[in-house]
Amino acid sequence: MDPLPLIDPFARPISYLRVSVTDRCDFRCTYCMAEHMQFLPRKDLLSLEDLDRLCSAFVGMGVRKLRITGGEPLVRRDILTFFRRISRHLESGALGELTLTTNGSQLARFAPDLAAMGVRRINVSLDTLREGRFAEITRWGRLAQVMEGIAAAKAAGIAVKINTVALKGFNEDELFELVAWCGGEGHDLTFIEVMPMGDMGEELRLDQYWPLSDLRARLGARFTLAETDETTGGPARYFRLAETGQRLGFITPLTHNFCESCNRVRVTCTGELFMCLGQEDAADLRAPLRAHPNDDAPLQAAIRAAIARKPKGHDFDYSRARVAGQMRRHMSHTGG
Ligand SMILES: Nc1nc2c(ncn2[C@@H]2O[C@H](COP(=O)(O)OP(=O)(O)OP(=O)(O)O)[C@@H](O)[C@H]2O)c(=O)[nH]1
Ligand SMILES: C[S@@+](CC[C@H](N)C(=O)[O-])C[C@H]1O[C@@H](n2cnc3c(N)ncnc32)[C@H](O)[C@@H]1O
Ligand code: SF4
Ligand code: SF4
Repeated sequence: MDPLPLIDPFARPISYLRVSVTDRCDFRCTYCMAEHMQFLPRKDLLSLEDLDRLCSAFVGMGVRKLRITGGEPLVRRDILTFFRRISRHLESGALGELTLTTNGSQLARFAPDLAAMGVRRINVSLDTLREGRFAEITRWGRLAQVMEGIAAAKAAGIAVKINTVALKGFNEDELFELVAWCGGEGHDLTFIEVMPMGDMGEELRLDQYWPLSDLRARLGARFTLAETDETTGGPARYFRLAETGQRLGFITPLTHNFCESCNRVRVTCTGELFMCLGQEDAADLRAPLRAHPNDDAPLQAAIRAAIARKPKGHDFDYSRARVAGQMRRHMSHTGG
C-alpha cells in the first residue's frame, strides 16, 4: 500500500473512485445521450484487466469506495468477471464499498451474482413510474424490465437507492407517487438536478431544469423534512420524512454546491482520469498503464500528479448565456 493518501490542493482527501466501464448503453435517455450515438470503437476501451489494475492502484492509494458506472455497466461483456476480481479488495478489507449505478435493465439477471460478490447497495436510475413516460424519457427502455430488476436486487438482499432526475414538465406531477412508492418498497430516493451536459443541438437542459429548492418546498407542504447529517459518501444531502421515516436525498450541483467536500474522481473506459465532473481537464492513465505493464509506480505518479491539479469546483452555470455553461461531454462518458 502506498503510504501517502491522495489529498488534493484544497486539502480534500480523495477516497471515492467512479469508474465508467463502457460508454455504451441499452437506453438513450434524452438528457444523457443522442438517439444515434457514436460509441467508441471497442479497440479503444481498456481491457477488464487494465481496469482492474487501475482500480487496484487507486485502492492502494487509499480509495475506499468504488462505484462502477457507465454508460450502462451491466452491458459490458464479462462484467461479472471484473466484479469478481475487484471483490478481492473487499475481502482483504482494503476497500470499504463496491457498488454500481445502473439503469436496472439487466439486474434481474445479475443481482444474485452481484450480491455474492459483496455488492450490498446499488443505485438504480428511475425517473418515472409510468410506462409511457418511461419509454419517452429512455427512448429504448421498458419499465417492466427495470421493475423486475429492482425486485431481483431486493430479493438478493441488495439495498436499492432510486435516483430520479428532476425534470420540469416531465415528472413534477409524480413527486408524491415516487416518494410513496419508494417508501412502500423500502428504497431510499434521491433527486438530482439535471446538469447541462451532452449535445448542444438537442433540447437544451435549461428547458428541463427544475430546481430542487422548488421540489423541496412542494414536499415540505405535505411532509416534515428533517435534515440529517447521514452520508453515503456521495454528494447527496439527506433528509428524513418525519411522517414515514423514509430517507430522501438531494443532489443539487446547481443550487447548492457540494464541491467543498468533494472526495471523488472519475476514470473513463479509455483510461482518462477526470478530476471533476464539471470540468474538461483530464489526465491520460492509459499511457503509464500500458508502457509499464509490470510496474505500478509510473501509474501512481501520474495519478498523484493529476490529483494535484483537481479544481475547486465545477463550471456549470445556468445563469450564463444558455450555451456557455453547457459541456459537450456526455454524462455517459464520465459515468455521471
Ligand atoms: N456535480 C456532481 N454531480 C455528481 C457528483 N457525483 C454524483 N453526481 C450526480 O449524482 C448522480 C448520482 O450519483 P450516483 O451514481 O447515484 O452516486 P452517488 O450519489 O455518489 O452515490 P451514493 O452517495 O453512494 O449513493 C450522478 O449521476 C451525477 O448526476 C459529483 O461529484 N459532482
Ligand atoms: C450516466 S448514468 C450511468 C449509469 C446508468 N446507465 C444509469 O443510468 O444509472 C448515471 C446517472 O447520471 C444521470 N444523468 C445522466 N445525464 C444527466 C444530466 N444531464 N443531468 C443529471 N443527471 C444525469 C442519470 O440519471 C443516472 O442516474
Ligand atoms: S442515463 Fe444511464 S441509462 Fe440513461 S442513457 Fe445515460 S447511461 Fe444510459
Ligand atoms: S462538481 Fe467537481 S468538485 Fe464539485 S463535487 Fe462534483 S466532482 Fe467534485
